[in-house]
Amino acid sequence: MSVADLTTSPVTSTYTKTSSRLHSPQLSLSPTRLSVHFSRSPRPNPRAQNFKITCSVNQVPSPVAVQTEEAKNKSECFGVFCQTYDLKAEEETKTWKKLINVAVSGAAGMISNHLLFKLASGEVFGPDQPIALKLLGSERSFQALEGVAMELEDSLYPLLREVSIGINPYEVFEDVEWALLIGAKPRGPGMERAGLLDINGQIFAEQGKALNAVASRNVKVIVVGNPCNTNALICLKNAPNIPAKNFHALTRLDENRAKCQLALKAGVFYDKVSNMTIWGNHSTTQVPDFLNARINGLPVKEVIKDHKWLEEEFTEKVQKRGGVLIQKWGRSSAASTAVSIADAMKSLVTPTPEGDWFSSGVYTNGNPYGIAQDIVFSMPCRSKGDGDYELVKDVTFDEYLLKRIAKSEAELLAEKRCVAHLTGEGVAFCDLPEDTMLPGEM
Ligand SMILES: NC(=O)C1=CN([C@@H]2O[C@H](COP(=O)(O)OP(=O)(O)OC[C@H]3O[C@@H](n4cnc5c(N)ncnc54)[C@H](OP(=O)(O)O)[C@@H]3O)[C@@H](O)[C@H]2O)C=CC1
Ligand SMILES: O=C([O-])CC(=O)C(=O)O
Repeated sequence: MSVADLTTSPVTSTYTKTSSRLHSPQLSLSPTRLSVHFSRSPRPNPRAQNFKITCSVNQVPSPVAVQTEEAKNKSECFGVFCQTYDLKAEEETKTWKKLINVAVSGAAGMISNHLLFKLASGEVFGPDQPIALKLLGSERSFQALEGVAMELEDSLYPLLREVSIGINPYEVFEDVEWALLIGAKPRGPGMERAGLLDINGQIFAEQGKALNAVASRNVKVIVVGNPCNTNALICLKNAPNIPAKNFHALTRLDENRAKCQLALKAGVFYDKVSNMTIWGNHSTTQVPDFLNARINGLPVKEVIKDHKWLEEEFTEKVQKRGGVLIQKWGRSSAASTAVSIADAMKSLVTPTPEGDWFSSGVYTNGNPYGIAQDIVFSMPCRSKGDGDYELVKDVTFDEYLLKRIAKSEAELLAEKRCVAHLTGEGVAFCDLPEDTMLPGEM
């Protein structure tokens, strides 16, 4: 059956994809108006392959996403995103790149509410990169997830070609090239950190297994949900078929916060601050490195002479920025976290400017700094823009820096012992340092 045949049975007909282009010289309405486009997705879209068009020729067909229990478990295309399309058929889209699949967990949460719209706008991947957003929620959040998808529909982003929602990571993560793992249980009053590690660790163990089973073999994973370093470790340990190097714990927000504080103190705008490393855990033991950072190309210590401020106030300000913000705002950083996730992604898909670097929590095996193997630790990275990165070698250390790094390292090693049952390394033993805290917990 061809599109032209639709004109002969305009009221109800079953349409099956037979061609990769629309040809409709006899058609009384334009293909755009008809809104039937062909998907170039490598996987068939079940709705696009064989759905019922129950409209007259003057109406836009709408295969409405009616969510049944079965659908919820399946990761279904949502609303207008169930329409098929053919990028090659349109003049302005035919030079676009191949669609990429981006999964986001905790997609109905506060951070995602900012991030999804940044991704859909093209800010991260560029103006010729169409994307599919695959939103992972839960029974608890499913309605909210539909609300998020509705807002994405209403935003009419040209680059956003597909949106699907689901609660099963094995469905949602299928073929994804990026997985942004944001969803995690917040630490409630009176909850032990060991309890938080266990509850969230289970989420990340399951998601690691799902990525291992169904994601692209070169998927890039950014873990945001806290405690993000150890969650990232759990995730990568449960995904042995994906390179450990592909897993990141988000410390870019800390880097951005540190740049801002240095700029403020030096009386310059923050674009003058470069080479900012955050070492260690995304916690209050993190180490914002003012020894190697630069302001206007000069070592920070040459520009900011108040070294006591650097060692005490600056360091603590960055470590506890999240908590101060919660006190003011009443909720944890969401917009700036979303910005920092976009920054972290951009840093992997665009070449790092000459001489500069960025921070990310990455797997320590083979690191040149003598940091313990087999943990996820924030370190300085450079990228050629191909999604991969290398650790920066030309950094210097002094006694202060090494001592602080060792403290964060000890904390992460303790967290690792505490989740041994989730990384396949035996029986867990929790001896977490007393002062182990998330940035938002102070
Ligand atoms: N690394 C970093 O720099 C930062 C990390 N964070 C962390 O990011 C995470 C998300 O933050 P944010 O978006 O503000 O949080 P929200 O509370 O708005 O959303 C979190 C999502 O987590 C999911 N979730 C998973 N398990 C549970 C559970 N047991 N109880 C409740 N919700 C659960 C929920 O989605 P669903 O029901 O769909 O699973 C929820 O929508 C948090 O862990 C936070 O600490 C925050 C700021 C900075
Ligand atoms: O502690 C939290 O949940 C929030 C957080 O990570 C931050 O603000 O850096």
